[in-house]
Amino acid sequence: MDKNLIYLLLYVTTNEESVDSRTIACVCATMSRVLTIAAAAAVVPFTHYPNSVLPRHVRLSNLPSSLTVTTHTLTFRGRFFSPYSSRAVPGPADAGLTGGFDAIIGDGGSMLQDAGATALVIAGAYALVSTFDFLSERKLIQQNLSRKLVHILSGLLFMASWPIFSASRWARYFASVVPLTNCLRLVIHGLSLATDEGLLKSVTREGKPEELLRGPLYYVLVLILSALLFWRESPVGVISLAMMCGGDGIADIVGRRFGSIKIPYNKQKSLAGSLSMFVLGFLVSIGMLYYFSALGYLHLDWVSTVERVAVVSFIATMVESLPITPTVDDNISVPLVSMVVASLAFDLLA
Ligand SMILES: C/C(=C\COP(=O)(O)O)CCC[C@H](C)CCC[C@H](C)CCCC(C)C
Ligand SMILES: Nc1ccn([C@@H]2O[C@H](COP(=O)(O)OP(=O)(O)O)[C@@H](O)[C@H]2O)c(=O)n1
Repeated sequence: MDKNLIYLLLYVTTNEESVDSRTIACVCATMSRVLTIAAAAAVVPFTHYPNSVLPRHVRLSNLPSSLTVTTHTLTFRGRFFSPYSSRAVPGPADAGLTGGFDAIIGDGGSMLQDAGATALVIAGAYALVSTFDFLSERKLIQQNLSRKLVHILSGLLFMASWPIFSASRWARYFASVVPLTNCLRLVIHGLSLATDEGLLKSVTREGKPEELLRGPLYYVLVLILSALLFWRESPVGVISLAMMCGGDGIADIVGRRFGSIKIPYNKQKSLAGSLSMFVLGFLVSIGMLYYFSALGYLHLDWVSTVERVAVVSFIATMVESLPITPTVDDNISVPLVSMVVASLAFDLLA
């Protein structure tokens, strides 16, 4: 483990009040490593899932015409196997490959659509945080409940916004700008380079700026990774975010209120919290998978999908119930374990 990471962990675990230049340097160094990983993940769609960069409308002829996103310069002919379908998905008869330079950048219409969608979702993120700041500021909602509702809603609404982006291969990068913007916001305010009381009130436990550099920062980094690595092409990212946002979020809310029976190996957590995480994580995963299937992005065999999601939910719940160590936050462990298990279940064992 390199010295920057050690400095960062020392800073995070010791909760130093002041942030010195050494810490800033190591946070930047660590952030650069994380963003490098995200950049590396960005390459995957072009190497591992060439099909995933196909415009959606050419792969799913049954997509309702109102939902068909047409990129005039990019059409394909023939039959394609969606990565998550057991049957060939016939492309529309009139399709024909035009490709060429246009195939690389997509048409201006797609980029305009993606830029507009990005601006809209960024505004939505700001509105969400401001709304819960308003509610907690006026004591209409407890600060901890506010944080958890932001935790639950942010990622799920971000994921739900993915269909408004175009069918272009660049859409996932535009979408990733939303969590990236919030990542920068968290780092700037977490390092006390600027002050945003509303942000602190709606996403931290105690209102300390350095709290932004842990759970919330890991959370938005996972959103970036899921969008770049899996996007709406794969159930893996959908399930992982459903478990992090829906499952882990509800565990806190239910566990604090009804968690009288503690987990034998972790007295900080309760059976009620873990049970609620399993149930809601499962239901939100199935709900989001149905959402993307209904919009034509996924074709899933639902009997095996329900079984696989149940396995992912159970394992993610077990991981979440483990004592949080200063180095491994459950905003890291839950989604990453969900990604690994879901990838095994849907890709390798399919
Ligand atoms: C409170 C959050 C994480 C803390 O987790 P934990 O410590 O309770 O385990 C979530 C932080 C959310 C972030 C500040 C805003 C993220 C916005 C998102 C990228 C886009 C949402 C768009 C949608 C349309 C509202
Ligand atoms: N499985 C769980 C998870 C959380 N909880 C309750 O929720 C509180 C916060 O959980 P947590 O430390 O996982 O919170 P976050 O890290 O998710 O913000 C715990 O201290 C418990 O009171 C629970 O009872 N059972």
